Amino acid sequence: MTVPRVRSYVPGLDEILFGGIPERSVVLLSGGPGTGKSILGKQFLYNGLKRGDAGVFVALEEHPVAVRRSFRHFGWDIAQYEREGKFAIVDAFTGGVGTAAQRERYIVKQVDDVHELSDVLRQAIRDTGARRVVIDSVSTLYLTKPAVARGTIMTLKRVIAGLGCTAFFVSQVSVGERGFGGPGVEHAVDGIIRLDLDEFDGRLYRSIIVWKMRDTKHSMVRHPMEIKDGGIEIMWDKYIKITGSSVRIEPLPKEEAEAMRKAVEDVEKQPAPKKIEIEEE
Ligand SMILES: Nc1ncnc2c1ncn2[C@@H]1O[C@H](COP(=O)(O)OP(=O)(O)OP(=O)(O)O)[C@@H](O)[C@H]1O
Repeated sequence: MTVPRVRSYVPGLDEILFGGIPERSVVLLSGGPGTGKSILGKQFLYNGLKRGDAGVFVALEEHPVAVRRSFRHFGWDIAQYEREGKFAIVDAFTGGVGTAAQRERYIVKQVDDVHELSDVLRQAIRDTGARRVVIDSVSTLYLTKPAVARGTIMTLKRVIAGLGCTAFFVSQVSVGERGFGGPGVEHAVDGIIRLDLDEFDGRLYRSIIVWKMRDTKHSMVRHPMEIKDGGIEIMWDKYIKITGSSVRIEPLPKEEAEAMRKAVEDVEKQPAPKKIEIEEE
């Protein structure tokens, strides 16, 4: 059966997912500091906006002003989409204090109240007609209370998937940590994409690996990744192996690369799926 997919249009990402993210998935973008999680989330949203998919960015880690600046840093002009009502930032950072209170349309005052957050998010999704959502980062929501992590993720997932959206949840882990954000979270989400930075011989290497993605086959190897002035690029037809004594970047076997390329080509030929709301209040 063909699964309807949302193309990320991030170079190389759709290939390693055999065509894109299964629609209505909530995907954890997990990784240590500076690994590119926020950039990947913003690129996913901007690429959607350019192709007619409205989007919502929930800012928990940065001031909305800084969020807009970091989109601009990569040449991703979100201002026109905000003006047209196709893109919204939910300010869950300032608590509605200061100038943000006058300027921002979507404000969450109590960040530890997941019901307030989901109400504001639902409104932003409905107003914009969003198909893509990024929450940066979900870790902030349960940093001090890991016991509520799973419940928080499930509440947000119900709103997002119910309104027909596909989402990236940014999850912060510490340097060297092998997990992705805690067991409650890792099993609740539909997919996990892990971003890494490894130091070898005085140089940092970026890489990305898809750990899980329900309803699709995906690449099972670690791919080299770069962040450039235009955003993230994944070398989908290469894999990287970092051991204690070497870094090797090798081409993927021809037939594996060909299968990924063909999967993207097939998705490209399918008509874009329609957005259907199924949420019951
Ligand atoms: N124009 C650019 N060219 C190359 N690399 C860049 C550029 N702009 C930013 N970077 C890299 O991106 C990194 C930041 O990426 P990002 O904000 O997505 O990290 P993150 O994984 O969200 O980290 P954190 O959890 O600490 O917020 C910077 O540390 C820098 O290495």
